[in-house]
Amino acid sequence: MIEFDSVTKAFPDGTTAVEDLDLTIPSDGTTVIVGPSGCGKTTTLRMINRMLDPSSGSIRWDGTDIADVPVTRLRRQMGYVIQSGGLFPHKTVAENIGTVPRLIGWDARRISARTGELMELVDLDPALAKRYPAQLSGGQQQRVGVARALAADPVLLLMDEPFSAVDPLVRGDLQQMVKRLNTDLGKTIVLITHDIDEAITLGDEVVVMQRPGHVAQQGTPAQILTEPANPFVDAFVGKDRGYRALTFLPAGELDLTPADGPPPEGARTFPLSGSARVALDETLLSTDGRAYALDEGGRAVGMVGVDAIVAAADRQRALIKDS
Ligand SMILES: Nc1ncnc2c1ncn2[C@@H]1O[C@H](COP(=O)(O)OP(=O)(O)OP(=O)(O)O)[C@@H](O)[C@H]1O
Repeated sequence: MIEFDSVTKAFPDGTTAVEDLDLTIPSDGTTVIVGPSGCGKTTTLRMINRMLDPSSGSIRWDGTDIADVPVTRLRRQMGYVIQSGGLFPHKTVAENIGTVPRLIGWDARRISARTGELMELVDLDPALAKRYPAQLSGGQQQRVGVARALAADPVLLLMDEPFSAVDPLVRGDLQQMVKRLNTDLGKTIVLITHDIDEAITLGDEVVVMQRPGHVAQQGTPAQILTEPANPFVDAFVGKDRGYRALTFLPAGELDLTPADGPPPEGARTFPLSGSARVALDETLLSTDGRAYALDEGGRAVGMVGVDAIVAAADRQRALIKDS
């Protein structure tokens, strides 16, 4: 658990980036800090690994004031990923990934084994190991950035707008990878973004920040969407929050009309294991307002129309409000 206690960060030019911030980041799962440009997200993240130190207040990690931990020891336990990967341009993919293991004195064979393991983990073709960053796509660069951050097996992964420079499809793939890192490796992830959709998709916990660097609301994605704590959060989440709420409604919970066998030719489809939001997108893209749910074998197991999805979203919102 990371606890900010009355943390203020003022820069020498007089800008107060973060003011009197109280924030608790749980050790379990992914916490996404979201907010408009300039609200203090990056400053907050950089105070966690002490790239910046608070002007006043304190930050504790599992009870220890991080100001008392030597910076190198602290950073070894915290991987850091930034926008566009932040890779060393004159080093190969393998050399980039091996940066920290080399610094801490691992031998060449161990570094090479770890590099191979990490490339597999982040779905990078081993053939790319000898390439330079400029010879990779934006999505591949981000995967290398994540592999590098994980090299020495940190407890915590800090990610600063990691996917804002890639196109939406690649972004979706990278988001799935982050989810996997969290569930398979049990890493604590703190990710910042200005994109509320990304926050809802990735966050177990979402912190909406407001200028200058304080918390407007913290809660689950469902809470943020259905019970915005104040007009700022309401406006930030946007008018289409009903639609956004479908992201965390499983498609399997929709009221499906049974179907059996391959979907009709030209029909829009969605995975039964996906979200109701994908189902809604597909029904809207169809010519007849319907889409088919597919099981893992690609067989249609049900059909749904726009009305049924909207009704399900309404039911879910009502449930959350009552709880
Ligand atoms: N080194 C610095 N010196 C002076 N002001 C700074 C410095 N770094 C950041 N700031 C200011 O502090 C405020 C918060 O910046 P920060 O980068 O933390 O915001 P952010 O929410 O991450 O924004 P963005 O989404 O645009 O990256 C901004 O007004 C910014 O201009």
